[in-house]
Amino acid sequence: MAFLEVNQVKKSFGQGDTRVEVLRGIDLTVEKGKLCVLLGPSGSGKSTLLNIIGGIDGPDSGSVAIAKEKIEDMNEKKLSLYRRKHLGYVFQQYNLIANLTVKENIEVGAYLSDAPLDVDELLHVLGLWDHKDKLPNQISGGQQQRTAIGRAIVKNPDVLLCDEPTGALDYKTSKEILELIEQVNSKYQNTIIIVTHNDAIKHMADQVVSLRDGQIRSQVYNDHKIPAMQLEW
Ligand SMILES: Nc1ncnc2c1ncn2[C@@H]1O[C@H](COP(=O)(O)OP(=O)(O)OP(=O)(O)O)[C@@H](O)[C@H]1O
Repeated sequence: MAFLEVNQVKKSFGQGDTRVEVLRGIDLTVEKGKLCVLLGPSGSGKSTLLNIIGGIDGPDSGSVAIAKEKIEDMNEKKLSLYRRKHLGYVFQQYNLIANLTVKENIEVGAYLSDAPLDVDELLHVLGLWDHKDKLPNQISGGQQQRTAIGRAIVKNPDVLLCDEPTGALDYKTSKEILELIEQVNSKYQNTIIIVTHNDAIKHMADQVVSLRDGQIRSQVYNDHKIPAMQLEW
């Protein structure tokens, strides 16, 4: 049975003449531990779908369930617990807390979990051990994104949602971050969804979903994934 299930999700913004139908009946299932890439032109609804899966925004109709728990059945308190228990978020902007060190930023994520990963071990996995006592403005963009990934995965979420995780990074650093995401996926077996404009990223995914005008235009399952290290664009 699918771990993440999206059923007939619809979403519009605005009223009357300015109403835009952003998602027009999305059906999507992702199995546990798989890496799914969501592609599509600007405005096709990728971030909106990610926010609905993440319980940040609600659908107008349709349903989302993770491990059989349906979001629409939850009140605000349950939803907040659901986000805490199941989800980690990584954005293009790292959103780190400026006056906390790398380690403390990651501990913020650990604090939200009943069963967090070991922070020191994770700092090694992230390649941040030597930078753990620095503030965000004392490290590079790639290291800041590593910290943000650490903060998201330290609570060992079932689902990691990444919205343009390499959008602000140069080529070499982007590949390092994709390698890290790949490593996290195989080490911790989280289900990962990456929203991106970068077509090359699809080659490292188990499942590639292309959106256009709020609908799924195509869906492909890769039998032969290419390691992030070998991607080129
Ligand atoms: N809160 C909102 N209020 C009004 N319109 C919105 C809102 N959020 C998104 N939209 C509109 O919904 C459409 C889809 O936006 P969305 O961000 O989901 O697309 P996207 O595929 O992620 O685009 P991009 O690749 O540019 O990030 C856009 O036309 C956007 O203007």
